[in-house]
Amino acid sequence: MTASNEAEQNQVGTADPAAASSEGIPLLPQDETPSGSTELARELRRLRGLVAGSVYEDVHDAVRTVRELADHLEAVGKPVRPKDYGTWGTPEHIGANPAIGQRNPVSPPLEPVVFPDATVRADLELGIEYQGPPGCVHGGIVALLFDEMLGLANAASKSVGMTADLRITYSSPTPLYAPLRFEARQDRVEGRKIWASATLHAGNTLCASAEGLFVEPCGIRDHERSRPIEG
Ligand SMILES: CCCCCCCCCCCCCCCC(=O)SCCNC(=O)CCNC(=O)[C@H](O)C(C)(C)COP(=O)(O)OP(=O)(O)OC[C@H]1O[C@@H](n2cnc3c(N)ncnc32)[C@H](O)[C@@H]1OP(=O)(O)O
Repeated sequence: MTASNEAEQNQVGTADPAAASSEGIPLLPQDETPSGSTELARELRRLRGLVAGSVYEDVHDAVRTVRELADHLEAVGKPVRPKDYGTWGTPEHIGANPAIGQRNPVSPPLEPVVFPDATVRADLELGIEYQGPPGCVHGGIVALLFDEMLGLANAASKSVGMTADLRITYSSPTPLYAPLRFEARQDRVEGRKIWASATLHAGNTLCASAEGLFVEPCGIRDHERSRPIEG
């Protein structure tokens, strides 16, 4: 086995995308939460990859440890319920998001950057916990990430919209453990209707493309549209 094959074999879970995007301006705040929740989610992402991506002889000790941890967090945490979410883009809203949420171990997380023309880009690698076909990213995960990227492209253009129609063309399998690049942009706005489109590439290969229609919810206040995303 070559050194690079060995590294590939030993790779478990999704790579930390922290250093992925070296261009553009981060669209979301990068701050660690003072409470340590961001770090906790990062360690749980590692665990998620290890559990989904390895087989073990005996993990009963680990089960007890994790159960104690869950009992502890349940006892000391203050649940954030959806009804508490006052506005779009607040830390409470974004932190639990399954695609970009820094507090959510399910999220890769995407770390989008925005360019002067309001194009939004995210570079990442996805590990085995996102597998659909053998060695490939699950199509539903691709759809989730497209939906988020389109929503972020709208946010970068100061719009907020609910997904009304999302069309995805899967052109080529999306490989696991390969550098992936999402790019999204808002195409046009007519009244409350917003159109946005996006692509997903692995290297030079187009894996999938997406087109979405978003509808601005009635009653979004004007100041919400141009408010920066807080967390
Ligand atoms: C910048 C500040 C901070 C921002 C911070 C950002 C946070 C960071 C980003 C987070 C990003 C999250 C990205 C995830 C986004 C989701 O996950 S959204 C969840 C999934 N989507 C849903 O649950 C939507 C469910 N559907 C609905 O709620 C309603 O059907 C809708 C979409 C709001 C539309 O309802 P409505 O407001 O009553 O609108 P309605 O009058 O029926 O239609 C308006 C127009 O849209 C058309 N339309 C409506 N639906 C459709 C459709 N399916 N197909 C075609 N046309 C349609 C109508 O024909 C009508 O057209 P016109 O007659 O005006 O030409």
